[in-house]
Amino acid sequence: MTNGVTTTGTTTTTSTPVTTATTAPGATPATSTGTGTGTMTEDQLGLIMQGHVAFQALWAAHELGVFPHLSAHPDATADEVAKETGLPASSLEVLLGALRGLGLVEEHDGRLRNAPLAEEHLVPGRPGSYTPMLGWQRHIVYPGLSDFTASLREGTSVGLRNFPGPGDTLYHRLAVHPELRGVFHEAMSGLSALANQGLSASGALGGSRHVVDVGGGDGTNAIALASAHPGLRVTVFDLPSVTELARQNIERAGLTDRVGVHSGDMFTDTFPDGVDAVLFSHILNIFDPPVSVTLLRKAYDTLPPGGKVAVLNMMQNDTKDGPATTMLAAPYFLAVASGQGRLYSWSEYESWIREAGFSGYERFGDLPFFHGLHVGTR
Ligand SMILES: C[S@@+](CC[C@H](N)C(=O)[O-])C[C@H]1O[C@@H](n2cnc3c(N)ncnc32)[C@H](O)[C@@H]1O
Repeated sequence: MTNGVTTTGTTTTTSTPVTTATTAPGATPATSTGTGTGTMTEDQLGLIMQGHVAFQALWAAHELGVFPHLSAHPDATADEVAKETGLPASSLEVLLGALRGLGLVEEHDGRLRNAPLAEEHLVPGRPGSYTPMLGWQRHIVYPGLSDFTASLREGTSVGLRNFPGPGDTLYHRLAVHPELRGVFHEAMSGLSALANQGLSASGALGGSRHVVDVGGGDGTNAIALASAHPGLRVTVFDLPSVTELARQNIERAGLTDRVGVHSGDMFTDTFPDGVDAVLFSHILNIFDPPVSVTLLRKAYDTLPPGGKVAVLNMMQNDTKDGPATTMLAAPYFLAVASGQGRLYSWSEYESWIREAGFSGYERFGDLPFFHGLHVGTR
């Protein structure tokens, strides 16, 4: 893994690959999607129109265990897959047609196998698997996004009506939807597991004594950080319905001596005393820019001189047209999660960290699944 661009103070230094501070290292250039360049094919346009069908085909294959079966039995015949999934032959033909059309499954001489990317990312339980995120798309993003136009018009999360309960955000409502809470945190844990190896490998928080992981969820990042840095203490700060989940995971990981939980609201409660680093992982994208700056200022006020703030997120490039995976993650925050927020660009995060008062600044690119890491030093 490369660390891409490093910017400290006002000086920008680069390590390989050479890039500029306005380009997300490792991010897929917008042109590679074919969008906005006049190179889109009719088939790509049709794929966008039927994007919901594409997802349902992916979801059905996941539910029916097609990818793990083909992984364990490459070169299976359609009859064998029909038997394994319990589908009538004609139904399987429909599903396989969709999967082959999407390039997820390949057929050679009547034998089926996962395409390389499906083999790498769609087999559950494998490091690098995207499958933990599928249930969240199916059960939360999908129903919520049916209200996207209304959310755009009203400038708020109309899609939240699909998840009745107390509070104005999905996170508060999940307190009364335990099954969906499990689905949500499985997804976040899966997404974080893809990216947090980059956080640990960067060494950005390796010299810290005690990190508070604000909105730390089920503890996935705290556990990874504490495992990578044996001298480090980490406290997961989250809503009460979530810290219990983190507590159980920390116990299972055997890290209760160094990783703890702290229940609270990140806006109304103070961060724990004595920390010398604050982590915001997949947090600042939930809110509008002034709110993000407020949270960064709160981190600044909590930290001693030399203390660090780390921001881990999927990154938008500075021209705000890609990568498509990041751009398509943003509508969910408006329509469902919080009624605000976006997947922001490299320069936006940098400017907020500086605006909050941090004098040192570094960025780390080339993190998996379109992620980047920003580190400010007080
Ligand atoms: C998108 S998840 C990120 C989870 C984790 N940081 C990660 O990267 O996997 C957002 C987290 O923020 C928490 N959260 C949302 N609003 C909060 C608030 N007002 N106070 C504390 N935690 C909050 C949610 O419960 C959830 O765990």
